[in-house]
Amino acid sequence: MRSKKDDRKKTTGKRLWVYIGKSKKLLLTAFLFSVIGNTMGVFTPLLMGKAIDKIAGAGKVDFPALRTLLLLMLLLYLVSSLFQWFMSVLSNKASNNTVRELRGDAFCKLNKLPVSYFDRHPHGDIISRLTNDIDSISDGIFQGITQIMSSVVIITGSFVFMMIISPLITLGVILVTPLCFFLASFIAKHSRRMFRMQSSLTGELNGYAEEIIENQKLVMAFGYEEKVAAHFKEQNEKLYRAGQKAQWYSSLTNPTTRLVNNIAYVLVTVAGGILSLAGRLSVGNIASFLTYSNQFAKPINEITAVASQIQAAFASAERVFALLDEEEELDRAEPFEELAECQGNVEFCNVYFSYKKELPLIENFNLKVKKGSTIAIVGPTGSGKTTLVNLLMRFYELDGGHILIDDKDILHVRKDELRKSIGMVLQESWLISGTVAENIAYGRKEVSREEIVNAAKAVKAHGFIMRLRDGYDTIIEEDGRNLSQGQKQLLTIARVLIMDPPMLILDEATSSIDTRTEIKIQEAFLKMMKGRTSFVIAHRLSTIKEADTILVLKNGNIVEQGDHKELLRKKGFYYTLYHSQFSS
Ligand SMILES: Nc1ncnc2c1ncn2[C@@H]1O[C@H](COP(=O)(O)OP(=O)(O)OP(=O)(O)O)[C@@H](O)[C@H]1O
Repeated sequence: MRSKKDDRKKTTGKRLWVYIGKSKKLLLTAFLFSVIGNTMGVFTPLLMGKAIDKIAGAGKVDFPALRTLLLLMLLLYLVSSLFQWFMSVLSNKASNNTVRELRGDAFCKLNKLPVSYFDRHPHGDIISRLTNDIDSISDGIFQGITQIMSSVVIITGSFVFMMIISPLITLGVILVTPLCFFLASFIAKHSRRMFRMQSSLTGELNGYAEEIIENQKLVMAFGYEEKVAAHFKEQNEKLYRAGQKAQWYSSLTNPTTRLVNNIAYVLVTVAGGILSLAGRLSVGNIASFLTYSNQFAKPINEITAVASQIQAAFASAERVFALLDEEEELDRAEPFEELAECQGNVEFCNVYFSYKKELPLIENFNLKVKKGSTIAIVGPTGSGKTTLVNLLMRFYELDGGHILIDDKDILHVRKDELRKSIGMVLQESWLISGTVAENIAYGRKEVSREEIVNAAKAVKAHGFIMRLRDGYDTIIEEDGRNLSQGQKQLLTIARVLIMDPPMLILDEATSSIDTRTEIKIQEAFLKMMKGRTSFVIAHRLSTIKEADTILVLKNGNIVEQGDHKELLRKKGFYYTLYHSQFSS
């Protein structure tokens, strides 16, 4: 009965082969070079035997024949090395092509995965699949391909010549070979499990390291350095042990097969000696045969040596294919709807949603928003404010109900069209490494410098940009480290302004921004909100007071809805919230 593991191994191999097969021409040429190069190499022991036989004894040396044979051998060695080098270059190229394709597909896949995938997997682990695992596949493929190509020719050639010299001793050599294969595959089976564990632990460790590097200030502020170091040490230790075990198993392969082969080598020598005494083999024949039997065993030994690398490559390929097999985010369902000329009327109808099935969050949520109006969303922490905007952006799929924009269910609208219609400014500003101008222009394809400057002026960011070292061409360091929180937010507002979307999602900053910048941001928000349907996760009284509707959320449900005055008059949950959070 075939086990699931066997199936998985087979499919991984087949799938890897689909990628390798894309460099078919390169591989065929490499194989041809390997055949030529190694065939030449295979002839040399025969010539060597003949050369030895030309030295029959003291004073009985056929010098002219010896010289010709030696020159021929030299030529064969030279040409053979040249072809083998070509083969190595070509198979290296094929291996690089393969991993380039695989890495490209894996990276494209990331853009198609739902946000929930990134919630479930540590980012370091995802990066590890794209880097460490792909490198391991590359090493395994290169070693595997070059080894297999040479081995096929060397094994076949040596076998033919051994048969020509002595079929009887050849039979003995052949009988020992399956023993080597058996030993090698037995060990490989064990090491593969260990390599799989090693890859997965590397991913975990990367995830942890990334988390700590991202939150280094937090670690320092809370004096967590020792705990962090201890946890890392523990994880690192686990990885070390897995690596050691994998290497221990795989390191057994080569010496074990070598031992078997050496025994065979000794037996060949003894058998050759006996046949020579019986006058059935010359000394030259024995020398040639010994070289052939060594050549015959060598690739088998080497294959078993690269077997561990191939095992590691398979274990890594499984992880990369697991990423490629992840279910993609659904783009849109039939019938398709266009969202051109979007007005910005939004409706939530009987919406149900939870991040985890066992923890219901939003249940039977209903809301109707007229185009151009401002909705302030307030509520205690964890009440579902961000979740609502996540659903509107379709970062997560609903468990039930519908969200309509201009009476069109967003499930039937192309996601890029939907997301382009909604400008988003969040507290944690999304900046890319690039220039200030590139960051402002990020949401649209062709934007002139004039438009960029106008947008920056409109949100009052122009002044501080001009004070930066290279103005609009200043490079923003990773995550905008060289900018203040307020400056980053002004840039993201300018970016949304350039996109000119009919709807907005704004998350007002709670972190302390100096009063002048805060006023600037507030003005920029107000300017942008004019005429656009806006959902504001509101933390400021001024926004809340001016909103057309305030949504008061609690545990994923609207508990109150109305404008500021109405809600205060009710003296309900908003009233309490207002007095605890907003009124001074
Ligand atoms: N990616 C996620 N996976 C699982 N649970 C989540 C996820 N994001 C949020 N939650 C949970 O959903 C609930 C609502 O979270 P949400 O972020 O919408 O609240 P919020 O009102 O925006 O809070 P805050 O004001 O603190 O930002 C919380 O209980 C939170 O723990």
